[in-house]
Formats: sequence, C-alpha cells, structure tokens
Amino acid sequence: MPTESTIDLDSFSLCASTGDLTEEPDAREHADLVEFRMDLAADPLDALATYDGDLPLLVTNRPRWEGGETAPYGRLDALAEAVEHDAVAAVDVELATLRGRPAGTNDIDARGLVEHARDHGVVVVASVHDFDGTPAPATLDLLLRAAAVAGDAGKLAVTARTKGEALALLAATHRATTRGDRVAAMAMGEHGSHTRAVAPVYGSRLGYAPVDAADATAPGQYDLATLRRLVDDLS
Ligand SMILES: O=C1C[C@@](O)(C(=O)O)C[C@@H](O)[C@@H]1O
Repeated sequence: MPTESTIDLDSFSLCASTGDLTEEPDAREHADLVEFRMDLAADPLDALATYDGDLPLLVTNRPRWEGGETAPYGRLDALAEAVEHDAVAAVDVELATLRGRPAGTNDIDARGLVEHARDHGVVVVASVHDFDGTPAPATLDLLLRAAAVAGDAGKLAVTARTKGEALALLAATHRATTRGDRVAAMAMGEHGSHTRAVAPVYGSRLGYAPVDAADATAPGQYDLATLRRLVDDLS
C-alpha cells in the first residue's frame, strides 16, 4: 500500500506517465506520482486492484475524441471506481466532459464523478488538449481560466507549430499564475518540448514524462530522468 496518496497542487509535481503500473519502481527515483493512463492499459481496474507501489496515482481515462484510446462506454464509471483506491490522489477529467459533453453509456455523469472523487479525498485536474495548434492568446487565457475554475487545477496541453506558439503558451501560463489560477501547461510537439522544462518556472504545477522516451504518451515529451533534471536545474 502506498504510504502517501496526496498531491500538493500548490507546487510542481512530476508525473511518470504510463499505461503499465509495473513501471512504478523505475519511476520512483525521479517522479512525484504516476499518471496511470487507464486508456492505454489492457485491464486497468485489475492493475489498480493489485497496485502496491510507493508513488501516488493520478488516473486518466482519455477518450478517443481527446487523443486517448477509450471508447465512451463505461469510461466515467471506470474512473469512479478508480478514485476509490487509496493510492489514487488525483483524477483527470476533460473540461469538455465537465461541461456536459455526452459521455456515452455510463451510470455516473461528470458531476457525480467529481463529487465521488472529492468524497474520497481525490483532487480533480480539468484538462484541455489541442492536437492541431495553439489558440490565440485570448483563447489560451479563457481555456486556462475555465479549466482552473472547473477543477482543483486546470491543465492545458496545446501543439506548438512554431517557437512563437510555444512562447505564447508560456506567456499565458504566466498570466494565469499571476492572476492566482492553479494551472498546468505544456506545448506538445518538437517546437514545444522546452516548455515542459520551462513552464514550471511560470507556475505550471504538473509535468508528464515517460520512464522510457520510446513510450511517450504525447508528442515532444522528454524521458522522465531528463525532465526531472531540467526542471530541478531551472527551479
Ligand atoms: O494531458 C496530459 C499531458 C500530455 O498530453 C503531455 O503533453 O505531456 C500527456 C498525457 O499523458 C497527459 O494526460
């Protein structure tokens, strides 16, 4: 049983992102928690039931319509079951889901999931992903604000097609943090990689990296040891 299943959203945490919880021992040296990508696991609820690692978990069950692998059927129900585990400290729910996007066949809806998470002391990360590009600065501000209000922290991952777009994401992260919003932000893709190391300087609370670069869960991720070193060197 993990000794610590909380997450401090007032400071930066580094997540080892994986669909395979047996990687946890390899993540311990560098990660603060494991992002368990349930949508990438063969039998995620079984894996959770037998998890006995040290690191707390952030559970994500990303639907296909937001870059993941899960079909909508039972997706939120699986998250609701996941948050009942002592090891789970946080749950990722897409902002679109929280705003009422039809969830397929589920017994629980987004509001019920949030209440259930909170009843179990699990914090909610409201997430937004843009796999095509980076919206204009005003939209970045709106998305970060909306996500921060919808969850205990708001997360925005965009795709930087240019260095300028990466810079726009960093600037929006700085504005959000300055106005008091708890946010996590990163730019995906080759032009955005450095934002994963630099965004924490501007207040981003979460970073994601695979233990092994070959198992990246998003474009442009560094491997875990590298991101830990970069973030620590810059902070
Ligand atoms: O939302 C995120 C952020 C992410 O997309 C990234 O760009 O590192 C990786 C995902 O696993 C995670 O759920």
